[in-house]
Amino acid sequence: MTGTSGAHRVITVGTRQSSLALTQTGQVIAQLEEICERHGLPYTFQMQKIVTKGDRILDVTLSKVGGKGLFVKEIEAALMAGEIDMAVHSMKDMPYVLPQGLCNGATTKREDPRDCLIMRSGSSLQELPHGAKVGTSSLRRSCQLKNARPDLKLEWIRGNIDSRMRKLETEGFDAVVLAAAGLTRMGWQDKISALLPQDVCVPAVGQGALGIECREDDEGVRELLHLLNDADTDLAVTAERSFLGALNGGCQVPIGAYASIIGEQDGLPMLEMTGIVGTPDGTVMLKEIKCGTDPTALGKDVAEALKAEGAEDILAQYGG
Ligand SMILES: NCc1[nH]cc(CCC(=O)O)c1CC(=O)O
Repeated sequence: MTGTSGAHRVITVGTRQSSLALTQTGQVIAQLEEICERHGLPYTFQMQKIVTKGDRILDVTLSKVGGKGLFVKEIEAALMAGEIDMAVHSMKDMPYVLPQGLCNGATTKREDPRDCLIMRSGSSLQELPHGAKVGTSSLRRSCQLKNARPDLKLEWIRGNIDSRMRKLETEGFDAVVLAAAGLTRMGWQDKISALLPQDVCVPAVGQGALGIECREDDEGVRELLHLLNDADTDLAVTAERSFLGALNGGCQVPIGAYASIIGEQDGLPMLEMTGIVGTPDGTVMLKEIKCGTDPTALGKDVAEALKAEGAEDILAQYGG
């Protein structure tokens, strides 16, 4: 099982079975097949579906039942048991701490990181009528939308992106908020009514990128995934995840962050990062923007700056 030579190996790729997860995994496998072709690597791929606890309880607010970790526990157990060799995750659903023996083997090139509105009619946030009913299942999105438009009625919707879009019709929402990246990957970009600019809605940490989890000691898979990794996205996501880790916010606190490369300093890519922490009702929203070349330090800096401005109190009240 060496990386660049040796016998043929079938690599089993684990995935959740939502339509988004299946689509994303299929797209990653297609990219890996192309890489193998280009580099003459003797690998083929097969998909294995895994039902997670998060998929089984779709009727409860996620943050009430233990958060996003619910979507990855079973997948990580399958990785550690050797039943699968890699797992494709939306980076924003990847837990901050990975279990011993597992690592993120690749971060894929980020798609549009923004959130968007799917509206019953109209094409901008401004066009939503006074008091409009907007569906989301994210505290981060409801905090920022309430902050921008205190008149809006934010209501909770759970479910996969297909069922959330159906609820626009069946449950009388004026709009639902989703990540543009998920819709684009599904080929549904024409459903997007309005992209929310960053000054209205800072995305979730890692939004728009995928992470491929694998075993730390699986050299063949590590070498292969290294060829898929997008260094710029990886750097930006490292900063965002450092921010998340430094806040240690739990999932009851609205937190968002977005980093991107804006130039170069002393031969190193220069990152700019925006971080927000708010209250669930959107009455308080703290924002900080900083630059730096060390992604881990930058994430911590932005977190420290926000803590000094009052995020500490918000985290104490809603976190934990
Ligand atoms: N929590 C579900 C989830 N995980 C990743 C995406 C979108 C794709 C991405 O951010 O990469 C979605 C759906 C959504 O939030 O609209």
